[in-house]
Amino acid sequence: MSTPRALTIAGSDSGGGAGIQADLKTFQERDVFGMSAVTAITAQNTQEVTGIYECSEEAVTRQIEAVASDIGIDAAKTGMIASITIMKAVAQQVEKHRIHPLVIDPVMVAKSGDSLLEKEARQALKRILLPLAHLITPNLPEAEVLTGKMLDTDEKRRDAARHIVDMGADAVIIKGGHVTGDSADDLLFDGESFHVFSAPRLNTRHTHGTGCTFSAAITAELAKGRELLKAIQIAKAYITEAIRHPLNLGRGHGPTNHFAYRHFAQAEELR
Ligand SMILES: Nc1ncnc2c1ncn2[C@@H]1O[C@H](COP(=O)(O)OP(=O)(O)O)[C@@H](O)[C@H]1O
Ligand SMILES: Cc1ncc(COP(=O)(O)OP(=O)(O)O)c(N)n1
Repeated sequence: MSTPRALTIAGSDSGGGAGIQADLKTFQERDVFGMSAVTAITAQNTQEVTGIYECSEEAVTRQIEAVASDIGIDAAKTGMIASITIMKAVAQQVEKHRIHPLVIDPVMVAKSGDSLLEKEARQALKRILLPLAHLITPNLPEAEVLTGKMLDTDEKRRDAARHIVDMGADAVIIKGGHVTGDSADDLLFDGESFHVFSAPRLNTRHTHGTGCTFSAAITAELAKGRELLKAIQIAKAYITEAIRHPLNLGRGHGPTNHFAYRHFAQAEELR
């Protein structure tokens, strides 16, 4: 079997818990060869983002060109995109190289509260990137921005999921990290039916990079050729172990533990 190859198009997190760093760690842990196209460099730790340095359109384009034209890409994901200019460059490359399947994590705001996507780019994302998505993975506030509605009930979240697929994504999973309750339930709509991926809600402040890690794990499994539902089931088990066994780093929202499953996983599919 050839080595599965995955590309992340995202921002760099100097703190190592989110962004490109989380994605590459996750790809590696899932036995997938990871490649990157950096869209922005952030100076960031578990408490705050102290600087954002956007890459040029040319820099982003050339990184994607370089890997697509030589190494090849079995699956890709996007994370922090920073601006409309970068978003357009990414969309152009995805179309040019027919990069598929593409997982879009519509990163808008970090857990520290700092904005990672220009306000005006949030609506452009619907038009430019969303229609290219095999799967889009908004958290609750991101799903509210995409639909322009408050999603405070399960019924409203189901309507929102239908609405997001109508906008052009093949499938959407509205993540449950920001929903209150005893379980962290992620709601998938694949254009035909709904599926809920459930795990106990873990009482921890160490959730920096959960979204990046989850979407990277899905991407890694898709790169292996797995079906979407199976890929999400494995990714959910992976992120749950990563949250369950924190590394206790930093004074704020610490990173998840990307190698937890190696030491602790009960879940058969993570082996
Ligand atoms: N406290 C928690 N306990 C268990 N799972 C969680 C917790 N917080 C987030 N998750 C899970 O982590 C994944 C990422 O979700 P979320 O935190 O909502 O994304 P984001 O980092 O984009 O805000 C989802 O599978 C979600 O259910
Ligand atoms: C560079 C960079 N990219 C993305 C994020 C957001 O990551 P996410 O997985 O949504 O987790 P939180 O940071 O919101 O906990 C980031 N912080 N930095």
